[in-house]
Amino acid sequence: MSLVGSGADHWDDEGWRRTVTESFATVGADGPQAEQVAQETRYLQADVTREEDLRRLLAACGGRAVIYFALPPTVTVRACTALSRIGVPAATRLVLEKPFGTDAAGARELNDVLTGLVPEDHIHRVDHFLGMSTVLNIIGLRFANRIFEPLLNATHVATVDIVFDETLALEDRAGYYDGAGALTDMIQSHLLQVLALLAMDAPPSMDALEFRDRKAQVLRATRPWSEDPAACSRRARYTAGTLGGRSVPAYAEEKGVDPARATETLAEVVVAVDNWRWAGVPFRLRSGKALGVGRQEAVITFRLPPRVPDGLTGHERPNRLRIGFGPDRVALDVNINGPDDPFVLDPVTLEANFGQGQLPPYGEVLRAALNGDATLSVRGDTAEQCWRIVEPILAAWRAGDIPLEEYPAGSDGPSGSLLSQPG
Ligand SMILES: O=P(O)(O)OC[C@H]1O[C@@H](O)[C@H](O)[C@@H](O)[C@@H]1O
Repeated sequence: MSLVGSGADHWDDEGWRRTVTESFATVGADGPQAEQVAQETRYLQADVTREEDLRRLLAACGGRAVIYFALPPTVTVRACTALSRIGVPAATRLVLEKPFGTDAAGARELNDVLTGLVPEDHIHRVDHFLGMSTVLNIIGLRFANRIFEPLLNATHVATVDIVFDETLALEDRAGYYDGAGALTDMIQSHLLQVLALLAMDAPPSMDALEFRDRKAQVLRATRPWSEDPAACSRRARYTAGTLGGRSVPAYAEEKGVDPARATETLAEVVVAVDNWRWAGVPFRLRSGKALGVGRQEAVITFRLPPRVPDGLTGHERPNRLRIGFGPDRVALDVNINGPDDPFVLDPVTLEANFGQGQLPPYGEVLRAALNGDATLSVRGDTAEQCWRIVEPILAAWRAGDIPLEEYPAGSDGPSGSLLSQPG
């Protein structure tokens, strides 16, 4: 395997090799193969939107290139359009990062360009959440156990919450984030992928076609909870505050932010999965930045038992299955009789904690791309569906129909919530 770097900037080979070696070291890749790749890597300065530059690059890569577009989406589209004019060898694989387009129509256009170049299963739309061991645990937990899957439907489940609250603030990412916001950055992409894993039907195998078909099916059934976006979405942005002992400026004051854009740093959206299994169960998705507490988990809250025998008293909370995305954890809240009065109930949590996966999430999805396995990549139709789901909400937000609330950095977010309480 060889690595060819390319970009508009100038790098001499020595500086480039040093950077690659250092990057490998940060992820602990120091075996002989990594060493060889770092020693032999080359860098070609190129404008990847120009055909002659692309020809040079393709020649340097040989016939089985895996091209990773670490570029802003608009530049990726121009590079792919230029590539489609000159064609690529049949074995080429394309790897792209989100956002895939900026709406359903844009995603469709991008998909048309990409599938004009290579077949769909040679396109790897990277969503690193699909490489998180904890997110992938959902599949084993659901489909390799007798006890959960029969209960995962509207008869037994009251609500599903998918939450990714971060303590990180903007962290100098205005160039990308200010044009995206929490809804596009997290919900349209990562959290809808998690929803698909939680709500999809069991695939007969983990084959890319079967697995991605089941995800696509459930996303096609997903829509905003209400036709009125105000009834099923909230947006907010952080103001100045203190986080982990350091002062955080208001989002609007961060370097590179255009305050007139009204970009949200926290988004909450309720969606319905409109099929027999999930009809009537709200799926509540939330993600926010600069919050006081990082809470990153999916919580399935079950309905209460139909009847608890008279004489059993005390704390009675719904059963909850929690799948933590960091720290990695699966927990089940149950009520038992407890150690004291045998007829007074006690809440207990059955819990399993895991170590990290063998590779970091990006490593997992990249390994799949290099091995030519599309299972963990977002299929083109799915990317379009994810835009279709959030579009009415995005439109209402852009039109200013829903107020942009505020919360101080370091707080729990704006008061009240569309989500159930953590419990
Ligand atoms: O916790 P992780 O793996 O970095 O994932 C969260 C990040 O995911 C990225 O895709 C988002 O752009 C970031 O805004 C977010 O912070």
